[in-house]
Amino acid sequence: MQNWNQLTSQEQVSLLARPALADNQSLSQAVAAIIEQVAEHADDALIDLAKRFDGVELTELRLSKAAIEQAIATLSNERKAAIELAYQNIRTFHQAQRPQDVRIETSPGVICELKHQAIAAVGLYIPGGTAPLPSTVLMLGTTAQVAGCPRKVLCSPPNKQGVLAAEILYAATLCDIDEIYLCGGAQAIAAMALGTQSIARVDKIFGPGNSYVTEAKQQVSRIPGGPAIDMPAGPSEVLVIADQSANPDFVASDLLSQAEHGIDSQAVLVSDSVDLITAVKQAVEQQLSRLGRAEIARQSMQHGRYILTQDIAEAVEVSNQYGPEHLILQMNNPRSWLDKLTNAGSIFVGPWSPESAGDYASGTNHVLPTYGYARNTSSLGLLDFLRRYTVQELSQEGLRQIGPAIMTLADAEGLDAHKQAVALRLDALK
Ligand SMILES: NC(=O)c1ccc[n+]([C@@H]2O[C@H](COP(=O)([O-])OP(=O)(O)OC[C@H]3O[C@@H](n4cnc5c(N)ncnc54)[C@H](O)[C@@H]3O)[C@@H](O)[C@H]2O)c1
Ligand SMILES: N[C@H](CO)Cc1c[nH]c[nH+]1
Ligand SMILES: [Zn+2]
Repeated sequence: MQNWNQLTSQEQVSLLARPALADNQSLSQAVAAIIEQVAEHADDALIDLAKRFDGVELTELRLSKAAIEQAIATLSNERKAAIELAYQNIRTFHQAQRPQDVRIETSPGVICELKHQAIAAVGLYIPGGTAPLPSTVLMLGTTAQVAGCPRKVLCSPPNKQGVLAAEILYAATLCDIDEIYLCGGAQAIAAMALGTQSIARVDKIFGPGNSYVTEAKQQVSRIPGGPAIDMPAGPSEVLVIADQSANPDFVASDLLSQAEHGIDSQAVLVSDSVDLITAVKQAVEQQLSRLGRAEIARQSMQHGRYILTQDIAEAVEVSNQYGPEHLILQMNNPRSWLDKLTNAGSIFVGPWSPESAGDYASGTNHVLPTYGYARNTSSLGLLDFLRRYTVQELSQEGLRQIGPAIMTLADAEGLDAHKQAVALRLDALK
């Protein structure tokens, strides 16, 4: 346990540092080499890299309709019903986010419009290295479907049998996704960005992933004319603010539910109560032993943090400095603190709002900014799947109204052709 007030500001910064990722330079070189391999050898590279990283010999990259149907037939009704419930809630929340178009007359005869259109081709990356994530299919696929994106491409690494989990395929089917490729890691991002014989390129790439995936997204977004990306969504993280009134078992379960994602996940507890921190530490130990992924969670908890503050106001400052992907509030009157919390991807209010609710089924999106990017990056939503553009139409009266000002401004900038484009028209109106 670290007492926040006894640390220098430098020590406070170090305490809130994210776990070190693989050496940045070697990571970026490895990813650049994979992107180059895909650029040169296209499908052959994808098949080769699937063998190297996923341990499978693929003959086809695209899953056939028959293979998808065959896999879905093995799924229990209970799993299908759970996926459907989550799908409906995500749909409801994202449908409510549809933005308003704007049409306004800014000067007499000058009409300006703001319109929204679904992005034509979107690439959805579904992580699958350590655990297949059908919930991520729902988060990305439902949102793309609600936005009305005409082409939706799904890439995910094949399992050892050379297929994808039936749950992933069922979720994809609900979201009207039938272009599904057995392709993971940086090579999947490169394929969706550059195009190969099997996978036509897309306009924007979405989805979380490990450090290779995240680095690849950043690299392809810098290719001139390359795809846009959603955000750098890396290893999961959670910060819990809790006071003496919190249930230590609840708090421990929220910390562990992020820790079990991967050894580079981070779980942070900030509290003004020594007793609560002590009880949570004990609960973490007890619960760890019951987890299927105990070893991963244990390693991740090694860079977990237990931070003691003098009061909840100071805990809020710590959270704002850290900028967590998920922020859980388990203290008295949690709602009263909402306006003071400036930098969190998604906030879970009160004891009955576990992080798992947002991960799976409440309706909010679980693709969220990590590494502190919450301070300037939004959680994923419908707007990310839409492009915004403007339309304008000036009548003769409109051009007469604003033409002189345009000509004066063009003069000021020394751009004669701009001035002429107005002057010619105004002359024609005389
Ligand atoms: N922030 C979010 O919204 C969010 C949501 C869900 C999951 N996540 C995170 O996504 C991540 C998923 O990671 P994952 O590994 O399970 O799956 P993944 O699909 O992201 O990565 C697996 C792929 O990584 C590639 N790879 C593995 N080792 C490699 C190496 N040495 N060199 C080059 N490529 C290599 C392989 O191609 C493999 O198929 C986790 O960190 C999890 O916390 C984040
Ligand atoms: N917590 C993850 C986002 O950081 C999302 C997820 C998927 N499945 C379970 N959890
Ligand atoms: Zn999770």
